[in-house]
Order: sequence, then C-alpha cells, then structure tokens
Amino acid sequence: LVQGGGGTGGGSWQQQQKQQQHQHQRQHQRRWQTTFQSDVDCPQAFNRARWLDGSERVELAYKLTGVATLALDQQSDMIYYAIASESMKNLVSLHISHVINIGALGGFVYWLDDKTGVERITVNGDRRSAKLQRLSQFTGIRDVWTPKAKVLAVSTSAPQFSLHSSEGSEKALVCDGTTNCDHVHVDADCCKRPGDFQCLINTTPLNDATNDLSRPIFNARPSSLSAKPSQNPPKKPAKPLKKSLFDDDLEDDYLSCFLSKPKPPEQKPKSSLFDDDDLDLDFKYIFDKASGHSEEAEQHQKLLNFDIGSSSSGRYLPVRFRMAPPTVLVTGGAGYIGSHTVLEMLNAGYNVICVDNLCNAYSSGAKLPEALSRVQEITGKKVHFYRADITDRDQVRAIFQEHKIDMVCHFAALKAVGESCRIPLQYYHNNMTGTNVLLEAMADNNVFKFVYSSSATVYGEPKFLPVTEEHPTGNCTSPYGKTKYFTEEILKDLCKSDKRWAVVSLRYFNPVGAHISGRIGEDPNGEPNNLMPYIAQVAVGRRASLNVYGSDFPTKDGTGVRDYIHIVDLAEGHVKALDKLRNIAETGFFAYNLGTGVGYSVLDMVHGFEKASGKKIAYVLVDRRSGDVATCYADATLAEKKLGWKAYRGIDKMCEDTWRWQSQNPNGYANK
Ligand SMILES: CC(=O)N[C@H]1[C@@H](OP(=O)(O)OP(=O)(O)OC[C@H]2O[C@@H](n3ccc(=O)[nH]c3=O)[C@H](O)[C@@H]2O)O[C@H](CO)[C@H](O)[C@@H]1O
Repeated sequence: LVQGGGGTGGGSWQQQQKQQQHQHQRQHQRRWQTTFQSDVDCPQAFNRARWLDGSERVELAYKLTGVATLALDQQSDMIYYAIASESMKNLVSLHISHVINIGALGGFVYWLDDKTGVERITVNGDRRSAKLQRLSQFTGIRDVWTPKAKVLAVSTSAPQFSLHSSEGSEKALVCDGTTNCDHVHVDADCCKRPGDFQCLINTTPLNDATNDLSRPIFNARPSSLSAKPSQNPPKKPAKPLKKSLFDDDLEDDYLSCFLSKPKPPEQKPKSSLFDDDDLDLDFKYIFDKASGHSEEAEQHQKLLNFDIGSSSSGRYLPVRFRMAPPTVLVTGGAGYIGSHTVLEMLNAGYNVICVDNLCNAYSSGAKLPEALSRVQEITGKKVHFYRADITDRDQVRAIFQEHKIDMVCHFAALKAVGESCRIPLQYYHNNMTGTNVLLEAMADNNVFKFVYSSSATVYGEPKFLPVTEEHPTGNCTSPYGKTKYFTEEILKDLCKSDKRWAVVSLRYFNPVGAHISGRIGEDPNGEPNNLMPYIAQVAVGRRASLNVYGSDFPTKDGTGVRDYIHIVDLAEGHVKALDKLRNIAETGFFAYNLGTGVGYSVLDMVHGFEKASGKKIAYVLVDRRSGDVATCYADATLAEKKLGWKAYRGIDKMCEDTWRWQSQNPNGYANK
C-alpha cells in the first residue's frame, strides 16, 4: 500500500478531471463516427474514429457478429453500448487505445462483461483480464480501503456504487476521485481528506461477487455525506500525480493487495508485438476459442497486422489491428474523375489496380499513363495499370485471374453528350456492354461490391429542386444520359436477383477543379464540351472566348445554374462509398447524389475564375444549347447521412485549383 498523500496534488487531480470531462464533451460535440474494418470470415475488427455524424456507428457495430477480437481506436460510449449488444456474443477480446474517460469505461466493462464473453481487455496498451479490471481502474472510485475485510468487488455507475466484503468488516473508506484524495489509505480511523467518506459495506460474504454486481447494497452520493475535515496535515511530501491510472505503480500495489497477486516486474516496451510470447499465447487462445480449430487460428494469426503507437510513459504500447487493405479494380482510372479518385483511394490505404483503354487519357507511351504516373509521384504509392478495354471479355477476365480483387469502382465510359447523339451505338456498346462484361467477370470471381459512376443526368429535367434521390429517373434526352440510366436499372435488377451484390451508384452533379498539387486535372481531348475546362482554356489563352449558352433562362442572371462540385470532394465520396461497402454486410442497390446543394450560374463561374486567375475571361452570350435546363442542383443530405460524406470545397477553391492546374499545364498532360 502506498501511504500518505499530497494535499497539493488534489487540485491537479480535479483539474485533470475537468480537463478530461471537457475533452470528452468536445468529442461528443464533434460527434464521432466510426468505421469498423473487418474482412469477411475474419474474427477481428478494427474501429477507426472519424469526425462525422454519429448515427451509423451503432448500426456498424451491430454488424460485427462474427468478431472475437475488436480493437477500438477511441473511446466512445455509443460504441460500447453497441458492442455490448446481443450480436457481440462472440467477443472475447477487446483492445481500446486513447482511453480518456476511465469512469465511463467502468460502467461499460461491467455491462460488456455481462453481455459478451470478454475475457481479455487492453486499455491504452495495458493488458489485463476483465476480472482485474472490475476491481480497479474501470471505476470512478479511486481508492477503497478496509482495515480487515478483503473487498471482493467494487461496482460503480455514478452516483451509485456497491461494495462487497468477504469478511466481517463494517466500513470502508472510499475516495471517489472527485475529491482531493489520490491515494490508498492505511489507517481507517478517520478520513484523510475533505472529500473522503466512510461507508457501510455488505458484511455477508459472497460466494461469487462477480455475479452479484447488480445488487447495490450501498447507494449514496459521496457529497451527500458529511465529510470530516482533515485533522492532520499530511506528513509525507506530496508525490507527483500521475497522468493516468495506467501510468501508476500504485495500481499494481493496490491490486496485489486485494488479489494477493505479486506485482509484475516492470516491462520494457517491445519493439514488436511478435517478440511478446505472452501476447502470442493470448492470440492463440482467442483464436482457438473463436474458431475451435488451432490450424485456423494460426492462419488468422498470420493475417493479423499491427500498428504500434507510442505512449507518453513509454511503458505501454497502444496497439491497433490493421486488416489487410482491400484491392480495388478501377476502370477508367486514367481519366479525370478516375485519376483523382485513385489518388484519394491510395491515400486512404486501398490497393489500386487500374484499367483504361486510354481513349480519353494522355499517355507518352510510358508504362503508366501520365495522370497515373503523377498520382504515384504525389502519393508515393504504387498503381498497377493495365491498358485494356472493358468490352474485351478475355482481357477483363485475365485481370481478375491475376489479382485477388475485392471491389470494383467503375468509371470507364464515353461521356460527351453531343457525340452520343451522333454515334449512339458506340455509346451503348462501350458504356453498357462494357459494364455487363465487367459485372459478369466480377460474379465469376465472387466479387460483388461495386461502385458505379453515375450522373445527375439520370434525373432528366428536374421536376423539383433540390433534386433528391427520390426524384424520378429515366427522362434522359441523350444516348449518353440513357446509358447511365439503363445501367442503373441493370444494377437494380442484378441486386434483386442475387442478394450477394452490394452496389453504390454515385450520381455526380458537375465535377470541376483539380488536385491541390496542380499536377493532375481535367484534360479534355479537343474542344471542351463542359464549362469549366472551357473557361480555363480561355484564361490560359488557348481559346479566344467562351460561348455562354443562353442568357434568357429564368435564373438570377439569365444563364444556366448548376451544382458544381470539387473533384477532390467527389473523389472522397468514392472512398466513403468503398468504406461503406467494405465495412458493412448490407447488400442491395444504393444511389447517392454527390453535389454541394448550391447552384452557381455560368456568369458566377466566369467571375469566380477571373478572381482566382487574375485574368479577364472574354465571353459571348449566344443561344441556348439544345437539351440544357435552366437550373439543377442537388440535395446531397442522403450521402451525408449514409456515407458520412459532405462536399467541403466552395467555388473559390474550385476556381483556384483549376487555375493552378491549367496555368502549370497550359496544354494539359502533353505539356509535360
Ligand atoms: C444535359 C447534359 O449535357 N448534361 C451533362 C453535362 O452537364 P452540364 O450541361 O450541366 O455541364 P456543362 O459543363 O456542359 O454545362 C454547365 C453550364 O455551362 C453552360 N455552358 C457550358 C459550356 C460552354 O461552353 N458554355 C456554357 O455556357 C451550359 O449551358 C450549362 O448551363 O456535363 C456533365 C459533366 O460535367 C454531365 O456529363 C452531364 O450529364
């Protein structure tokens, strides 16, 4: 036992408590969202916290049915409750890093223990059995002392707690952590600190205290008891307060007192978890238990990946499990949207294999098309590339045979509206037959997770604004638009026919902008069809002036209004869609709008670009372009709710980034 205590330390303990509370509150205000990462049939999962809407995390946790070992990146009450649900019966081991609020964790551990089979817990890198945790650090109570009795269990769920004793002691001295006391007491004759108090304890021995925690025998708020003022000042000099319970030698002494367990020798941090025989044994145990077969257990062990962080004390190693990153086949990966998405996917940790026939992407003849070579340069990560046509069944099959593909992100398509009216058969062949070939190859290889590059064009002329996903689809005017609509219909039928398919169709509004590096951007072949690249080429001197199609629309300045979305926001939307497909077992067809919800007119864009580039954009007002609608903008709240995605970049950023790309690459990629 550690004797005495430091009066001066009390203030800092309170301060720490307050700081912890504030920190916890701040976390809740930011509303954590978490993603659970787990492979199918893999009994481990890792949870990553994010700053987004909290609604989905519970749902995700509920899906983790087969998981035996769970690593949580952050502490969150909501997650705990979800984990302690019926679906987590298999959970035998829990690892939580960055734990801040020990008190909240206390309540959870009792509940969790009751609802699941958890036997191993690691908190902030410190491993103990659930039974040990019960008695000490997972309670809001800092210290318990009884002169004679051996305390079997301390249960707390503020403001109530209960003490159980195996022997005939009638009183215990309790410090609840909100007091000035930070130490275990040796003498029971009086309370040492103003906030300490004595309480009655259960004198009836319990056969199995661990099963009887739900029965409080003593309920009181410590503050409601009259605390005795300290009679004598502390004799010993104050010990510096520890940052957390886990940094504290006291804890081991304390536990050894109650459990007659010798204090474990101080351990040096391991350079690798695999050096730790004990831990290996733990895992073997977990896997044996989870799978019932030690051979399988060993296989799982090989699949495990660890991240080891550093701890402030150097004594505990925060451990994170990392699942093997999934491999995504990206078709059309060398194009404008494809290359930006590949970049974000690589940054998010996905393995990427690209296929592109280069019909609309620049290549100098090098191994990689220029856009992807620059993506590699920016990310420092490798992109596998195949020059192949997705309408070619043999080529597509060969790629699936060569790689173990987990998901597909499908961009490869022809996209010029006017051209599609001239050569519709080529559009139907490329966009629809190509997609069918791809889907067949996926099914043949048991790959059923698909992100589809759709367009707001599926809505046709908006019947109401903002356009929600509920808006009717199919009233498309161009063959290009119809290929997007028909493909969505094929995907819906596919999902209906076979419940293994999980498809996310992303309906883009008007993608513009470029990566902040200025190294990749939109590089259309020939004269641009779309507004933004046209403006950029006027600004850089490649074109004399912009034709503004229509100045008599019923809009604020007579020009067409669209929902322009920054390409990096759009790319992030794909990563979110992949994350969703990766992490949940839900199947079916899901469509989401990717837009900002804000409409800008053609002249807004012209002026925005003038501001960003410092160049005057010459333009001429001409007749409307056939098929153009006055106004179109998205309601993108469903993507926010379901994918945790939102567009953050506004018009200034769209124009600045486009200008950086265009001014640094006046002739696009060819201008290397
Ligand atoms: C109906 C249609 O075709 N929709 C496609 C087109 O959307 P949008 O027609 O909405 O995109 P866009 O960039 O071609 O046009 C945006 C706005 O700029 C105007 N504008 C455009 C070019 C120009 O030189 N001068 C000018 O004034 C145009 O009238 C419209 O009001 O392109 C998108 C890709 O970004 C999608 O592929 C859409 O499916």
